[in-house]
Amino acid sequence: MNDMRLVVVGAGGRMGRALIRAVTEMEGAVVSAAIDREGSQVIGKDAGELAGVGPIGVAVSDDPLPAFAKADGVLDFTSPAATRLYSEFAAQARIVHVIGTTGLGAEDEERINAAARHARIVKSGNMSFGVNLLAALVRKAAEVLDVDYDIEIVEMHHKHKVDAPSGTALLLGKAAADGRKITLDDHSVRVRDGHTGPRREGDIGFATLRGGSVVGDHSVIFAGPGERLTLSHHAEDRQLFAAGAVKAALLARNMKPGLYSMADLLGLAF
Ligand SMILES: NC(=O)C1=CN([C@@H]2O[C@H](COP(=O)(O)OP(=O)(O)OC[C@H]3O[C@@H](n4cnc5c(N)ncnc54)[C@H](OP(=O)(O)O)[C@@H]3O)[C@@H](O)[C@H]2O)C=CC1
Ligand SMILES: O=C(O)C1=N[C@H](C(=O)O)C[C@H](O)C1
Repeated sequence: MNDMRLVVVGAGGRMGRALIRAVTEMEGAVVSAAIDREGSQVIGKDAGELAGVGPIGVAVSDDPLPAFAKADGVLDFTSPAATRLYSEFAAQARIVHVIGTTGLGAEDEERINAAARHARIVKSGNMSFGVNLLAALVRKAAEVLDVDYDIEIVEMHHKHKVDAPSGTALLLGKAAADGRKITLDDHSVRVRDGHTGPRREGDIGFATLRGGSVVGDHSVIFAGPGERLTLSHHAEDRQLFAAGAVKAALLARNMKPGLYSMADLLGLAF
C-alpha cells in the first residue's frame, strides 16, 4: 500500500510541529500538506524546517481544500471552530480525520457526528496509550468501589492551555461515571468557591491547575473511609500524543466511515 498522505492542520502550533516530526519519523506515512490559519506568520515556511527536522519540500499554506482533495487523512489539533470546519472538509473528501482538539462544545460534537457519516473520524481528548489504559482502569475501579469512595480528578497543564477541565480529565470523568453507571453531566462539579456546603454523594469533582511548561498530569483520586486510591498519568513529552495520532490515522485508513475513540482502536473499549 502507498504511504498514507497526511495533512497537518495547525502546523505552526505546539502539536502541529510535533505532528510533522511524528509523521516524518513514522513508516507508512508522509506529510502531503501543512495548513495554518490565514495571516499566520508560518505561511510559506517549509513544514519540516518549522518542526526542526530539516526541509521536506512542503510549504505551509492557508488553503485547506486542495490539500484535503489530494490526501488520505488529516491530523487536527487546532481549535473547536477550526475542527468543526475541517470535519466537514474531511467528510467531503471522504478521508480520515484524527481530532485531538479539546474544549469542543455540544454543537461542535453534533457537527462532527454528522461528518462521521462520510469521514473516518478518530476523536480523543488524549492520544496516548497510557491515558487510554488509565481510563479503562478508572472505569473498573469506579465499578468496584462503592459511593463511599468520592471521586476527584486533578489535572495540571502548561500556562498556555486555553480550555478547562482538560479533554483528558473529562475523558477520565466519563470513564468513572460509566463505571458507576451514572451520567457525568448530572454529577460533575467543575468549580468550588465560597460556602459550598458539604460534598454531595456521588459527585465527580474536577480541579484544574495551570502553570509553567507541564505537558499534562492527571490523577483520579478515590477518597474512601480511611484510605485513598490514586491512579495517575504523567505525560513527559507531547511527541507521545503526536505519535499516537499518526498511529490512529494509519489504523483508521481501512475502516468504515464512523466516529471512533482511541480506546476503540487500541482494543481498550469494553
Ligand atoms: N488529544 C490529545 O492527545 C491532545 C490534544 N491537545 C489539544 O490540541 C489543541 C492544540 O494544542 P496546542 O498545539 O498546544 O495549541 P497551539 O495554540 O500551540 O496550536 C494550535 C494551532 O492551530 C492554529 N489554528 C487556529 N485556527 C486555525 C485554522 N482555522 N486553521 C488552521 N490552523 C489553525 C493556531 O494558529 P494561531 O496560533 O496562529 O491562531 C495554532 O498554530 C488543544 O485543543 C489541545 O488541548 C494537545 C495535546 C494532546
Ligand atoms: O493542551 C494540551 O497541552 C493537552 N491537551 C489535552 C487535554 O486537554 O487533555 C491532552 C494533553 O493532556 C495535553
